[in-house]
Amino acid sequence: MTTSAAQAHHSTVDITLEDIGHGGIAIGRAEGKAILARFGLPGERVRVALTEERARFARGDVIEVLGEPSPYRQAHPWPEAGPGGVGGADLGHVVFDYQHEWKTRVLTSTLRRIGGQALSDHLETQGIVPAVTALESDRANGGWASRTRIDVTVTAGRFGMFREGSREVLPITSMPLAVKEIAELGLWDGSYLTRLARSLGPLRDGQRVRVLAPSASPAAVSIGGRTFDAAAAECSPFAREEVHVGEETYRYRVRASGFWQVHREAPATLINLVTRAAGVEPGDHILELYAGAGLLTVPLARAVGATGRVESLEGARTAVEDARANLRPYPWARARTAAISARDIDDADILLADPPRSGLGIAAGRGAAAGQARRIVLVSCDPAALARDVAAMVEAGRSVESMRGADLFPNTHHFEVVTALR
Ligand SMILES: C[S@@+](CC[C@H](N)C(=O)[O-])C[C@H]1O[C@@H](n2cnc3c(N)ncnc32)[C@H](O)[C@@H]1O
Repeated sequence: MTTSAAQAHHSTVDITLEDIGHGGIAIGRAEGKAILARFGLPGERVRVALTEERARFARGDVIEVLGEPSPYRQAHPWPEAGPGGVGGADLGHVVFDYQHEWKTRVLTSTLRRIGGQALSDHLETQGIVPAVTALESDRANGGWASRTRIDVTVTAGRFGMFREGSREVLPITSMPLAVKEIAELGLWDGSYLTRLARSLGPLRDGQRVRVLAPSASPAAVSIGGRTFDAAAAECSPFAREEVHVGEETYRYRVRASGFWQVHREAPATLINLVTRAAGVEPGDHILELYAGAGLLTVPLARAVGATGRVESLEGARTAVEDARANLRPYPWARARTAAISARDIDDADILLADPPRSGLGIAAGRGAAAGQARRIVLVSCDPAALARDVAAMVEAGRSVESMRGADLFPNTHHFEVVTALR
């Protein structure tokens, strides 16, 4: 690895990396300061180009391995996302089989650091060993070509992504995390933009573009509220998704610009983890917070049956419209638009929440714990928020029954954890 032109002006520091932290960083020390370095691995002696210096810590990118590289290092398969490049694959330099160990270490240490000793002791008493597991389907190609949604930005007649930690858009020539249906659109050689410009006229710099490859409808591009097919002809704004779980098939319509889990196998994996954790019985009343277009609401509605009841709350009005369409076969399930707060925690047999990165929050966590729910299921995409939310519920008298992490974001530092409390 060598210094890129973009980093040549940064000062550098030589350190030995000793630990791993949340956010895709390996940690070392220099002159009493913690150095939080991307693209490093514990045990390596490295040169770090500093990108941010604070009183007690500094951040930077590893630009050279000075000694023996870690046995877990690989050449980054997507150099444009390497040091000084676009974000989006900050664990691309880590061999696939070590990425879930990395994430398990982050999960365990974050639970201890943010959740406190009381939470760690509680998990131990409950016999819970938190872990993040890789998806079987990712083993064959190391988790690349797995994303069905990517967001790009127009810059000077090309598609680009933001330089990590900056608002500068760098044009890109590939995006190997995307599934092959996206790769086949011709986004990077300019051919798709040429077709699109015939329908839409020239695109302005800074225009945000969503590219998607749904499971049950053709790949599409969503831009400025309009949706285009592979030939760049305007098409339906709705993507069709089909999720197969065991014998069941769940069908959804999802607005092309709306939220849907990005990994090809994420919808089925989450349905599996959540339904197992929730232990739904026919006739149950379920309250679901942050429901999106109803990915989890549909299987839960099927599981409670006509004698049960599901209420789902979601902030995005268009997602609620999709959820209502997806729930039409289950009139006992109702989707409502709400800016969710602790006030929305109501009594139910099962409370399910899949909040954004900020998590449930302490007030909502305490409210959930104090309610009558037989079981609370929390889906967390940020380990710090997870630790804070679960600690609040345990402190309020709940017990953790299960905690399972899944690597739904290979080659990045992100992962998802499903926790059940009773
Ligand atoms: C992680 S997604 C989960 C969606 C769904 N469970 C799924 O897997 O497709 C979180 C959802 O929370 C919604 N959301 C974020 N902040 C919100 C808020 N303050 N109030 C209500 N909904 C919110 C987003 O629109 C998004 O649909």
